[in-house]
Amino acid sequence: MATHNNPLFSAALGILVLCLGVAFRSLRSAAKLRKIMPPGPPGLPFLGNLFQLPQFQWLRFTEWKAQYGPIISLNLGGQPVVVLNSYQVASDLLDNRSAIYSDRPRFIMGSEILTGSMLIAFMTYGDPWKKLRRAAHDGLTRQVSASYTPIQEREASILVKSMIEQPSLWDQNLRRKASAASGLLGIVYGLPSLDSTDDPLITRVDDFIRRLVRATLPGAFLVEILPVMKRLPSWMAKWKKEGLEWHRKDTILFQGIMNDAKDLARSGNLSPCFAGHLIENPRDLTEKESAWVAATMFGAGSETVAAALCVFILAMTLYPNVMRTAQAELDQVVGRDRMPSFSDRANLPYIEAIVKEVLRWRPVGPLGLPRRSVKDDRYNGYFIPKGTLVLYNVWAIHRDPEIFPDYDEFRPERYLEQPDLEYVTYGFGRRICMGKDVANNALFINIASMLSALDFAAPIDDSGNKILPSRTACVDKGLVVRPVPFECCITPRQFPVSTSSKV
Ligand code: HEM
Repeated sequence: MATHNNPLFSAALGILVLCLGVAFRSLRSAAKLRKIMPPGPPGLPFLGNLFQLPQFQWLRFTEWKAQYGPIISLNLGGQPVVVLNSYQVASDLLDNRSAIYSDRPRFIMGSEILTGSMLIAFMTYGDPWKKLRRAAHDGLTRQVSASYTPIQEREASILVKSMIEQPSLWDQNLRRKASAASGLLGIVYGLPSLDSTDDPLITRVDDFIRRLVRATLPGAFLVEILPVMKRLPSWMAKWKKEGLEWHRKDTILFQGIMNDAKDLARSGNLSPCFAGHLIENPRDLTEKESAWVAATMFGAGSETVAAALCVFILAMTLYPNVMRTAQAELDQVVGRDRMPSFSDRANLPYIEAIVKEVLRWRPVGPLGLPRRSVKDDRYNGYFIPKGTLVLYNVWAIHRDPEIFPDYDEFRPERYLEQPDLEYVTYGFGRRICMGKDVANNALFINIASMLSALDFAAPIDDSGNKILPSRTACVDKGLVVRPVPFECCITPRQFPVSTSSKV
C-alpha cells in the first residue's frame, strides 16, 4: 500500500507541517522580538530562560544586571518578561509611564476565585480596581493613618509584654500579635485588643492569609499556566470547587465583622478605624465590596509588617552598636520610666532611620508585586511589547553601589547623612502600597518600644563564642520573604534575666 495515497496519512502530514510552520514562525518572531527588546541572557528554543531562574530570582536578576545592565529582558516559555534593575529605569517606567505599567498579571486562584476579584493588590488595572482603590484611599491617607496611632501604641506595649513573658515565642508573637491581632484588627475594624493569640477570629483570619499566600506560590495551581482550566465545571475541578467554597465562607466572615462594626458605629461606640471610614463614606460600594476592601488590608498588611519586624530583630542581633546608639537616643528623649509614644517621634531621628534601613537592607518584598504592560512601548531604544510581565528588582535597587556604597551593611546613619535617600520597598506609581503610612507607623512604634524595653543579643555557645545568625539566609513565603528562623536572646533592659530561645 502506498502510504502517501492514504488520506489519513496525508492529513497527519499536513497537521505536522502546519505545526512545524507555526512553531518555526513563533520561534522566529520570539527570536526577532528578543533582538529589539532589552538585552538579556540567551535561552533555549521555545522554553527561553524558564530553567535559568533559581528559587530566589532577585539574586539571579542582580547578577544579570552586572552583565546586561539596568533593564533586562527574558523569555519564559513565550511570555516576555522585563526586569527593572535600577531606580532610574523603574521610576521612568512605573512612575512616569504609569498609564502603561499599572496593570497586574492575572492571579486566577489568588484573585479571581478566592477573593472574587475584589482584593485590590491582585486586581487587574481598570474601573473595578479604581473604584475599590478610591474608596480605600479615604481610610488610609497620611492624616487618617495618624488617627490609628493610639491603637498602634497600645498594641506595641502588648507585643513588648509578650516578649518579656514568652521570650522563646518571640517570632510567633511577632507574627500573630504584630500582624493580625496588633494594629490590624484594631485599625481595620476598631476591635479591642484580643488577649489570646488563639482567638477563633485570629485563627480564621490567619487561615485566610495562609490560603492566599499558598495560592500565589509559583506552580501552586496549574490553572495559572493553563488559564483555560478555569472554565472547567466545579464538579470536575476539586481545586475550583474548594476555592469558590472558601470565597463564600470568607465573604460571610468579612461581611459579619463589617456588620459588627456598623452596629458599633450606630451606637456611637466605634473607635476611629478603616471600616468607620468605609461606613461613613461608602461611595458606590456594594456590601460585599466594602467587606472585601477591608479584608484586603489584612491580606496586604499582616505578613509584611511582621516580616519587617523580624528583619529588625536580625539586624539588632548582628549590629549591637546600632542597638546601643538607638537606646541612648531613647533614654535621652523618652527616659526609662515610660514607653515611647508618637509624640516623641520628631525627636527620634535615629529610630526613624532604623525603620528605613530595615526596609532597605532586607526588603520583605525583593521583587515587589508584578506588573503587566498594556500597550507596546519603547524605552531607551528598546521595544517592550504589550502583555510583557514587568518586575522591579527592589533588592538590586537597594544595593546600587552608587547610591548605597556600603549596601551590605545595616547602617541607619546613611539616612541622617543624606535625608533625601530613597528606598522603594513600597513600590511605585499608581499601584504604590496603600498602607505605607500605617506600616511605617507600626514599624516606628514597635521598634521604639522594643528598643526602649528590651535587649537583643546573639546567644553564646559553650566556648563563649557568639552564635551569629546568617546575614542572608531567607525563606520565600510567597507574599513576603523573611529571614530563616534564628536564635536570639531577648532580655528586659531594666531587669536583666537572660533567656535563649529558638524559633
Ligand atoms: C512593611 C510593610 C509593607 C510593605 C513592605 C508593603 C509593600 C507593598 C508593595 C511592594 C506593594 C505593591 C506596590 C506596587 O505594585 O508597586 C503593596 C501594595 C499594597 N499594599 Fe502594602 N506593604 C506593607 C504594608 C501594608 C499595609 C499595613 C497595608 C494596609 C493597611 C497595605 C496595603 C496594600 C494594598 C491595599 C496594596 C495594593 C495596591 C494596589 O495594587 O493598588 N500594605 N504593598
